[in-house]
Amino acid sequence: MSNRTALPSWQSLQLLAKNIQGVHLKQLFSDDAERFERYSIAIDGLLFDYSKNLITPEIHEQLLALAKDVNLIEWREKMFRGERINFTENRSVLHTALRQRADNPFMLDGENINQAVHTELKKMSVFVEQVRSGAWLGYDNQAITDVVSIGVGGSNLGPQMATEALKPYADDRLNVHYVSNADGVQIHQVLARLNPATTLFVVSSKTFTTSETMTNARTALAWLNAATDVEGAVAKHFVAVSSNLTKTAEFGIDSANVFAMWDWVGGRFSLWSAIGLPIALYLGFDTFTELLAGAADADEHFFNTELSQNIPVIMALLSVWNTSFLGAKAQAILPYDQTMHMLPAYLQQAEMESNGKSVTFAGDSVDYTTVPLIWGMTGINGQHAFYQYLHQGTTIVPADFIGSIEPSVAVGHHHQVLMSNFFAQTQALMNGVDANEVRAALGKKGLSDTEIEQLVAHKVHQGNRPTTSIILDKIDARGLGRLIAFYEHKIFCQGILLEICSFDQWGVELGKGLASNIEAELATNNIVLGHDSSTNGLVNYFKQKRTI
Ligand SMILES: O=P(O)(O)OC[C@H]1O[C@](O)(CO)[C@@H](O)[C@@H]1O
Repeated sequence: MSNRTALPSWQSLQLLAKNIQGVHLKQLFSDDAERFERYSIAIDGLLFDYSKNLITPEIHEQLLALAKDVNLIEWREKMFRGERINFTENRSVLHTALRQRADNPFMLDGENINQAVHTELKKMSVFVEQVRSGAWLGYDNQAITDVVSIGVGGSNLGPQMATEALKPYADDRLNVHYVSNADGVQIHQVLARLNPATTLFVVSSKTFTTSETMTNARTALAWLNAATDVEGAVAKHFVAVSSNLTKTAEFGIDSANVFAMWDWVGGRFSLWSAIGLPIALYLGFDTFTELLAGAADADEHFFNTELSQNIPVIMALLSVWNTSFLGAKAQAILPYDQTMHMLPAYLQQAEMESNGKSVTFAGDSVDYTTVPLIWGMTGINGQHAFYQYLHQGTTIVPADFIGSIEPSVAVGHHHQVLMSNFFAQTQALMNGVDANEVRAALGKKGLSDTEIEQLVAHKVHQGNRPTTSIILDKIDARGLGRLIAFYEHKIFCQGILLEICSFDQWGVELGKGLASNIEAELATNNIVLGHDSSTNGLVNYFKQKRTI
């Protein structure tokens, strides 16, 4: 028995999970007229409704008891104080420090990191203004028109997701493009449309050693060098965001053009740092500041709200309830907003790279399921793709529905169409349709009894599928900042509840190391024999058939 499963609250929840089998959400709603009020939280700018989850007052109470039993509040304080809670990498976890106000000194290892953060923000704002105003000139004295952000994982997903989400607020000063994949087709397609004299590259890599990013950065450098031999061109067209000044210097980037990253910010939590530079270049520094302010609102809520009203705490408890106790294997993220189309991919990395693990703090194997597979797509499009599976598949997939009161861009009655689907889907997933309702509906259409009985089983929807609804006032910079920071805190709480070290990613390192060995093997045509027979076979097949 692990630390977690031995807890009294864990054991009570196991029992409650057994007892809730066969209970229908529809019943819980008809038994309690106050259910929505009881299980929803409204704060400035956002409503969080978790009443369509399979919980009762007793389950709710035991979930909160679990949060207490695992000392969630103490862990929250430890994180905030800068204790090295990322203990496998011996690092503090202080992405919250990136969005604190300037007048809040915070000492870490003898350094006022608040001051360091604000010095960097100032440097970013000056640079953003220079580029956006046209004062920053390229090698032949033309202003910059296009920014190409090169990075991968946490150095790409956050900025690209936010750029997409906030596109309706962009002016036409600059275009921004993202290149993340080592597949050359991506950078080829981006560069084919650009003019080297007016293009600025932002190379974002905390380590400045990530193979995909360095491969793309070298291709970008060669493209620039092929266009000009003007001395000092690189300094005018390349900036970096990194904590590795040695590597940025080796690459040839002027140290004045390097924006800092710190080891106490994890890649997947870094969009608030200079990793967010492409967002600021595209949308202006004021919008970036609003994004930070939204995240600071969420921090304030997370750090100062009692557990029962604390949105990220409840989000984490629901995830643990649905996954570790009720057996859900997946979690859908369904934004009803086209601009949020990258949110599922962003949250995939944030949650799965953080908590997709199977040992406890002490390194023992867990005896419970940790986090679900995160996937999703924007509504309404997903409705015409995989919702069939959500409604009638054999696996129950809890889903987060995310929408807004006001659309980012108002076009006719589109927003009503969109949001009516949002509400209808959560209702349908909860209620379902039973056999009697199907019979009655088909009877009204005039079908014979035989025809009806042939169809009934196919048209029954069991319902009882849990959903959580998050409605923002608007998907603007402040709202997005709040939403993302809530998910970040949810992930932290999940890690503590499940006794998972959320801030390392050793599972990603293994493949990286192997790929670099195989890359060296692909550089020659020699037959490879050193791997297992499948890997040898695949590598040799590739080498024998390639023509370039
Ligand atoms: O910023 P870097 O050092 O290039 O790393 C990129 C990404 O690679 C990972 O280590 C693994 O995907 C992420 O955690 C990180 O965000």
